[in-house]
Amino acid sequence: MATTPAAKTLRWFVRHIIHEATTAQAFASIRENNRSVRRPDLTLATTDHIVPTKPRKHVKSYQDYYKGDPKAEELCLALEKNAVDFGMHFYPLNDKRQGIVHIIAPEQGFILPGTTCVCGDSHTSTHGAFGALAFGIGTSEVEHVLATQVLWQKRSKNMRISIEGTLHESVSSKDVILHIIGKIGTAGGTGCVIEYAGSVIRNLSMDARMSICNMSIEAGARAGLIAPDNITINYLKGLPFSPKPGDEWDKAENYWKTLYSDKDAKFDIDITIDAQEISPCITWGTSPQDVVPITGSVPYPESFQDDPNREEAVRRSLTYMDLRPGTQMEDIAIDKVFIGSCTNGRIEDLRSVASVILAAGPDAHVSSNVVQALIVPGSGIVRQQAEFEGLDVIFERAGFDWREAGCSMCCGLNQDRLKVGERCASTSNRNFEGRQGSGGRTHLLSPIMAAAAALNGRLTDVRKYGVLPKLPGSSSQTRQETTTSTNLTLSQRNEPVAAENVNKPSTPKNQTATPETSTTKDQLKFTILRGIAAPFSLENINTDVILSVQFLTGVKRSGYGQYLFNALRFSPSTGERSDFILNRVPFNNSSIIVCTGRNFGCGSSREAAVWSLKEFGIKCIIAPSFGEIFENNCVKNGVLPITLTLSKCKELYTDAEAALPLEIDLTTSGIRRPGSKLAAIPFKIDPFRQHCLLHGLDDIGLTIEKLEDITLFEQKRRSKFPWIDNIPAPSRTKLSSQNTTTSFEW
Ligand SMILES: CC(C)[C@H](C(=O)O)[C@@H](O)C(=O)O
Ligand code: SF4
Repeated sequence: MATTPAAKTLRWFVRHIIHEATTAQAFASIRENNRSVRRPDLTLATTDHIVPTKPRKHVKSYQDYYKGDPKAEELCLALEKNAVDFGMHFYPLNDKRQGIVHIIAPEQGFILPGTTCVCGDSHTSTHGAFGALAFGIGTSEVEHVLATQVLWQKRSKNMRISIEGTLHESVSSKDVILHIIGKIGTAGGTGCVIEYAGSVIRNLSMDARMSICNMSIEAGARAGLIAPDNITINYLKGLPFSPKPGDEWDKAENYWKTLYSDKDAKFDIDITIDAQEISPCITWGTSPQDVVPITGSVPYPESFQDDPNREEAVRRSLTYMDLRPGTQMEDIAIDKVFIGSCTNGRIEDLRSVASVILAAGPDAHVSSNVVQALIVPGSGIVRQQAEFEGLDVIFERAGFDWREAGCSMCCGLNQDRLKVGERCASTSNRNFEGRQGSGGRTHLLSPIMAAAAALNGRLTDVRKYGVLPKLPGSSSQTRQETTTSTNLTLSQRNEPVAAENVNKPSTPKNQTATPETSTTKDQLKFTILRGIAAPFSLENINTDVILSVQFLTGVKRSGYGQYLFNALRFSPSTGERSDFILNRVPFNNSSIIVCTGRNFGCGSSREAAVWSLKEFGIKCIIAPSFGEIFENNCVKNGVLPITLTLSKCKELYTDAEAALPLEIDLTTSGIRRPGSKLAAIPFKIDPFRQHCLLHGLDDIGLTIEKLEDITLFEQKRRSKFPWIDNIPAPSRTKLSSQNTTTSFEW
C-alpha cells in the first residue's frame, strides 16, 4: 500500500458533546467494528433536537411522553442506551441539566478557555465565546472522535471582526451578529475562524457572547471565538466541571489570561464595524444574510442586478416568503412567535423578553392574530432560574406558552413546527426554506424584537416601548449562584462511577451488529467517474434544503435518497412533482452537480445530506466554494467535492446544460470533457484526502494506529495543564426509558 501523505495534523479534542440527531449511526459503526469509546469521561450527551417540549411534570412514563412520535422515542432511546453503555456524562429528560447541547455544556463549565471542542452540530461555534476552538463535525467525524478523541485537521484562515463604540439602546448581541452577517454575507467567513473583538464585545456578558459566536456558522465560518477575560473567568467560577478552587484554579486562571491575540497580530481578513451603525434588525428572506433594519423595507430584486445569482436567489426568496418588494418590515403580520434556541434560549434572553412585556404595561397580551407564541428555555436550569425569578408568571399572564427545554421550533424536527404558509418571528438562527416546518416562513430577530412582535401581531420596532426596565438578577453571577444552590450538582444527582472504570476504553456488552450503518471500502473509493452533470446556479445551497430536517429521524446511513431536495422536487402543499432539475430527464440520472453559486452545502452539519445525495447517485460536486463541514462529510462518504474558480464552473455549467458527459479523474486530478478538444481542467485536492479517496481508506483505522502517540500527547498536555481533563467522573445514570411506572423525578 502507498504511504499516507501527512498533509494534515491530528488535533486532540478535550471536549466532545453529543446529541441524538447525529450520533446513532456513529455508535452503530463503533459497535459493529468492535471499537470502543476512547474518552467517555470527556464526552457529554443529552437529548435536545427531537424531544417534545410539552410539560413534563405529571408525565407517568417515558413512553407516554413520546406517544405519537415513535421516531423521537427510537432516536432518544438509542442515544440514552449508547451514552449509558459507554459510560459518558449524560443528562436524560428527567434531569434538570438536560437541554440544548450548546446551552447545557457551558452551564456546567464543560467548556474552558484554550480547549478544543467538537460536536456533531454546526452551532458548536457557540463555545468559542469561552476562548475555546469549537466547531461542528459530521457523523463520521463523531465516530472518529468517539474512537480516538482526535481528528485530522488543517489550519483555518484568521478573520477578525471588531465592533467599536457603544451600541444604541435596544440593540442586542443578536442585532450585532445579524448585522455582521448582513454585511459580510453567509459565505463571508468561509474557511476562517473569526475572532470577535472590540469594545462592544468586551462589554458583553457571556450569554450575549455565546449568541454571537453561535451564529459564526451562518457567516460561513466554522468557528468564532472571543478572548477570555474577567467576565469569562467569573462565569466559570464554581461550575461543576471548572477547575477545582485553589492551586488548580489559579494555574488555569493565569493561563487563560494569556489567551489573547497580540496587539500587532496580522489577520487574513480584518474588519471594523462602528457600533453606531447597528440598529435592531430583522431578516426578510431565506438566508441569514437577508438583513434590514426594522425600519427598512423588503428589497427589490433589481437592486442586486450586479450579481445575477443573488438576484435570482432574492426573487426566489420573495416568492417563498410571499413578500412584495417595497413593503415596510413593520407592516408584515405574523402568525407565530418562537423565543428560544441555542442562539437565544438563555436566561438573559428570557429576562429581556419579560422586560418588554413589563414595559408594554399591565394589560400587555399576545396579539389575537398570533396563534402561538412559544417561549422555550434552552435548558432545565434556565427554566428553573426563570421560574425562580418569576418570569414564567409574566410570560403566561401575557399569553405566551411556557415550555420545557429543547430545540423546539428552531428546526422543526419535533412536534413544534410551522404549518405551510405560516409566518414566524423567531429568535433562532436559520431562516432557510422549510427550516421551521415545511412551507413555513421565518423572520430572524432578537428576543426583545420577538416579544414586541408577539404583542403587536406584526414585526415591530421594539424601541416604541422606550427604555426597557432592567430586571433584577440580571448579572450572570446571580444565575450561577442560583444554579449551584439547587440540589442538582453532579455528585448529588447520580452515583459516582468506580475510579477504575474511568479513562479506560470501554466496550459495552450486547454488541449489536447493524450492517447498514458502516460504509465499506468500495463505497468510499473514488478513482474515475464518468457521467452527466446537473447544472445548479443558486448560491448558499444549504443542507436543510438538500435534506430537510424532518427526515433526520433515521438511525441508519441509508434511506435518504428519496428525500433529496424534497421541498424543491415536490410541492410542500400538494406533494406534486415539480420541474426541478433533478426531476427532469436526463438530469434525473446525473452523477455530478456543477454549481455556479458559492457556499454549496452551507449550514447544518447533517451528514445525511451527503448520504441522500450519494443514494440519489451524485458522486461529485463542483462549485466555487463549499460549506466546510459539508465538504468533510463528502470526503468521508466517497463523494468528491471539487472547488474551481467561478469562470471554470461557468464553463462546465454550459456543458452540463447541454447534458455533455464529464470525466472526473482523481488519479490525475483533472476533469476531462470526452469528445471535446478542450484541455482537461485541473483541480486541487489535499493529498491526504486524495489518498483516502483513491484507496477507499477508513481514516479511523489510520488514526487508531497512532493511539500510542495520542496517549503520550495527552500525558504531556495533562502535566502542563492539569485541569483540562481532571473533571468529575461520569455518573451512572438510570435510563429515563426504564422509568416506566413512577413519574418523572423533578
Ligand atoms: C441536527 C444538526 C446536524 C443541525 C446542525 O448541525 O446545525 C441542527 O442543530 C441544526 O440547527 O440544523
Ligand atoms: S440551531 Fe436549533 S436545532 Fe440546531 S442545535 Fe441550535 S437550537 Fe438545536
